[in-house]
Amino acid sequence: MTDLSNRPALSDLHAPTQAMNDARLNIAPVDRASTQASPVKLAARGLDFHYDKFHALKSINIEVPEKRVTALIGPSGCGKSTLLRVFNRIYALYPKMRASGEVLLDGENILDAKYPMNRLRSKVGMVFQKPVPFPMTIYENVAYGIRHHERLSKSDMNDRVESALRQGAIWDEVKDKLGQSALGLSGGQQQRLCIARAVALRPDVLLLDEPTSALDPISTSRIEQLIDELKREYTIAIVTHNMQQAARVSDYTAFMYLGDLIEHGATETIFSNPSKQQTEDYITGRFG
Ligand SMILES: Nc1ncnc2c1ncn2[C@@H]1O[C@H](COP(=O)(O)OP(=O)(O)OP(=O)(O)O)[C@@H](O)[C@H]1O
Repeated sequence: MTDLSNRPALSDLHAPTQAMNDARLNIAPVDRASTQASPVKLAARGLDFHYDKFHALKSINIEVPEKRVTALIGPSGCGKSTLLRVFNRIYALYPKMRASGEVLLDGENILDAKYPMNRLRSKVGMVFQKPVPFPMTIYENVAYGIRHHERLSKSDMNDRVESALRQGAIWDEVKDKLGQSALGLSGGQQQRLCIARAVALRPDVLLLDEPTSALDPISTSRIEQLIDELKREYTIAIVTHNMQQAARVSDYTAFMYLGDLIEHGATETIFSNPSKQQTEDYITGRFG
């Protein structure tokens, strides 16, 4: 098991290189506290994944620290979304897809058929690239999932819906129209509603698959701020194509290429001093 406390500290990095990278990527200074050692929440060990005969993930080993943001980056088709989907076993819905190895959530292997799907769904929430609100009211979008897992009184449900919408940073915009259809919200609002819907189940882990790629810059910035707030309570893994976004929002970054995990470490290290040439070529835009 990697000891995250051994990661290089910011002070160990070559300062001019860091500053140059920050300037080039236009990123905010990294919060030192965010890369202090944190327990491992989720880990893949020797994880392989096949779409029928296609070997999409090759012996992946990765640790996702608790209450931190881990970004998965890499060129199109490298396996980022596949890895995210294995983290909540969505693939199990489809025939001819199989995973082997282990994915440990709090030390328990979620790939084990005996691991209850209900428990997994309540512990691991997922938000997709395109916001997909249910065709129901804003209130029901949040309450619907909660009802599947818990029986709450009307007033407890109201409180839970409000708190989820506040966590999704959308409460102020919708509090006077909770009974209206969620389909009338803007794309950015719909995505924040989807985040609220995911956090309403009080998961431990949030998986975000390119959550801002369909959004305008202002909505993107709101969601990035939201991610920064949510990591106080949740362990977050995010797939993104946007290097600036990975650098801005994540504490750890994993670079993938053709189904392999090439390099994984503190975001400031990956962006300023990667150890693999392929990582450097990718983050500097030489390929991908
Ligand atoms: N349902 C599927 N059936 C067969 N192959 C698939 C399926 N989904 C993905 N793949 C293949 O698995 C590989 C990894 O796909 P994945 O979507 O995980 O990549 P990605 O890194 O997320 O790409 P992108 O950045 O373009 O979304 C690709 O070669 C893709 O063609």
